[in-house]
Amino acid sequence: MPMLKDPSTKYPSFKPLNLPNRQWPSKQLVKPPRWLATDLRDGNQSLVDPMDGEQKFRYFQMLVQLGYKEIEVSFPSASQTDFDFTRTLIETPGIVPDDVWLQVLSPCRKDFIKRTVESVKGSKKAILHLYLAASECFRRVVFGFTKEESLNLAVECTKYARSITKDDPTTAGTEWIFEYSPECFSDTDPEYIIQVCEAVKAAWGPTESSPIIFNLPATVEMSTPNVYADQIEYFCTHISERNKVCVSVHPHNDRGCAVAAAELAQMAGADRVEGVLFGNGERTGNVDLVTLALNLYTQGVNPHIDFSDLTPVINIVEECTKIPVHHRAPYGGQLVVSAFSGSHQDAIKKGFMERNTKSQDSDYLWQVPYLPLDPRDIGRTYEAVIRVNSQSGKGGVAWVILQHLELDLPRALQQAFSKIVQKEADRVSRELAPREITALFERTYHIHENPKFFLVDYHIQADRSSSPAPRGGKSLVTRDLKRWFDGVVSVDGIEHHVKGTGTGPISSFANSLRPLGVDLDVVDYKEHSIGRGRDVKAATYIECTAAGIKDKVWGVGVHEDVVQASLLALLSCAASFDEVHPISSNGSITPKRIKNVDNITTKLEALQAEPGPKSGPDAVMSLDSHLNGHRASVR
Ligand SMILES: CC(=O)SCCNC(=O)CCNC(=O)[C@H](O)C(C)(C)COP(=O)(O)OP(=O)(O)OC[C@H]1O[C@@H](n2cnc3c(N)ncnc32)[C@H](O)[C@@H]1OP(=O)(O)O
Ligand SMILES: CC(C)C(=O)C(=O)O
Repeated sequence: MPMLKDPSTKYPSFKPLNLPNRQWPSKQLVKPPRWLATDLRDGNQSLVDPMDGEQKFRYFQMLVQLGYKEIEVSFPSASQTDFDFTRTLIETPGIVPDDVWLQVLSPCRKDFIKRTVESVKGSKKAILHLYLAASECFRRVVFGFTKEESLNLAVECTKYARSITKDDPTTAGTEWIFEYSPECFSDTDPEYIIQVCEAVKAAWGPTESSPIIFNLPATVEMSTPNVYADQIEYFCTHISERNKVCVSVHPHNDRGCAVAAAELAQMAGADRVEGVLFGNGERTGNVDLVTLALNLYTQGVNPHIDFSDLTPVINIVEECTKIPVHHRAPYGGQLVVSAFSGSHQDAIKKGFMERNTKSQDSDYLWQVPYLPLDPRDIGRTYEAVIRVNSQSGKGGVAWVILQHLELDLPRALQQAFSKIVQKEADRVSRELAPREITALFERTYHIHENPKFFLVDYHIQADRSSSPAPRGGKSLVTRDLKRWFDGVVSVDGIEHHVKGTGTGPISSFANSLRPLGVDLDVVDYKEHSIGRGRDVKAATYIECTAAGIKDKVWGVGVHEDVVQASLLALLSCAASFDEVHPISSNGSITPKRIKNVDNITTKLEALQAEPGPKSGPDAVMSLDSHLNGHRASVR
């Protein structure tokens, strides 16, 4: 049968509770609830292969480490594995901390209750949890019970449980809490729920210091979360001796609203939440405890559960349940702190930049676009935040280069390289890993190896004759001196002695290359340092045009010596031009410019004939003054 045209003939809408004076909508969550982790019971009972004792043991230790103080460890009457596991916990010294409660579940059957109590004998703190369905549907379909029969069984089992626990002197070493779950609470007449719980409460006899837990499950989620919140508020305001009652919720996720239901239920008065890490559990699962805790955290409330290192938690959960955590699961999903799309990456990168410049204070309020949580708080690195595929833009690519090579690319270079990356991502039709992007960058800009040019040796001098020293001892740096470059450049393995002058080191080097047929004009220049202290390096970015060629290219140079970084950047440009417009060893791409070089060479030779500074402070400029020279020379 296809889907019905009128589904209301099969699926009547849920009749909400009439609660006109509800208070919960104006409440806020300002503290964490009492948490109960039922991974080893409700989570376990829904697995294809339930956990063995060893897996349960490992999982239990992780829950304790995370900070859970109430852990439902088993359904001991169901299987020997569960019974034995519970015994192992109790009998292994040092495994259950003194402040941790072991919770065990039993149906309302005396033989099962007896066995369940036996399983926790000797424990310091135990929560005995009984359940019995209360809804009309379950009473009719599953049990064939009237309301009264169902209530009577609940009371009878509670009295029996009491007689073999807190009323039994042989169990005096155990501190007992009793929990009762009217199963299918959210599908049950609320007045009847109150009736049953009042009767159970009277049978158990809670005190203010040892309250009874009424766990009110959305066994199957059937309505919008606001309806569940109304039901919880109704219970909280109608149950007597509220101070002797802990109201617990146990939302399932059939409609995908379990997290919202748990949060609204707390606003409605619930004190405690039962759930499972990453929401494993029957059908669509239990409420996800990771999401609940981190939702509180990102609202400034400490959940008292420590997810500082979420990855090992995910690993253990996946290994024990054989269910992978969805890549888009809130907080834990592998992809939830990653952005592939260009505009997201750009915004995230800007958010990080602002954060870096504004404050280093750890209490600086988190405001990074698209990231509700600082990935580092849950043990994730910023590296994984930005990932690159064909949907990515320059911001994302620049981020990867910054993170992995510490190169802060100028905007125009970002644009140029991003096109290359996009082409490559399109070509391979998949994400490019950071190491692929950095390799592509290093190859494109000849960072480690220039395929054609090699700077063998060089010497740059200031030409004092180009600007006479003013009287009155003005410093050399302020004089507008030309530089002359004299060096050896290898082209395709053949060494050439080159010379040139210019207004700075870059232009003098550029001019020296012209006789080799390399005629470059610098149109943009940027530089920055990498690292600090003794290991500091310089990164230089130069954009050039070549005479007769329309395209501009970027060159990148990285070196401990700031001047050499610039020279390498220029050779990086030269090699890029050569890749598109090969330069022959004796040919030229611009005969016109070669003429200029003749002039330069003539002038250089004339300069060399003059007695000029060959060494000493006048001859070798400081790095800073070299840089000043660069900047002055860049158009
Ligand atoms: C909402 C929840 O998650 S509740 C927890 C559910 N978890 C589990 O069921 C896991 C462990 N369960 C088991 O191992 C088994 O079902 C057992 C051991 C509890 C019972 O096994 P069996 O005796 O073979 O019964 P079976 O599983 O076939 O059916 C359940 C029986 O318990 C009854 N029952 C169901 N819930 C309850 C309850 N809360 N209290 C008393 N009896 C109940 C059913 O009516 C049915 O009785 P029937 O056989 O007279 O018709
Ligand atoms: C035993 C109860 C709490 C339960 O698991 C449910 O109703 O989902």
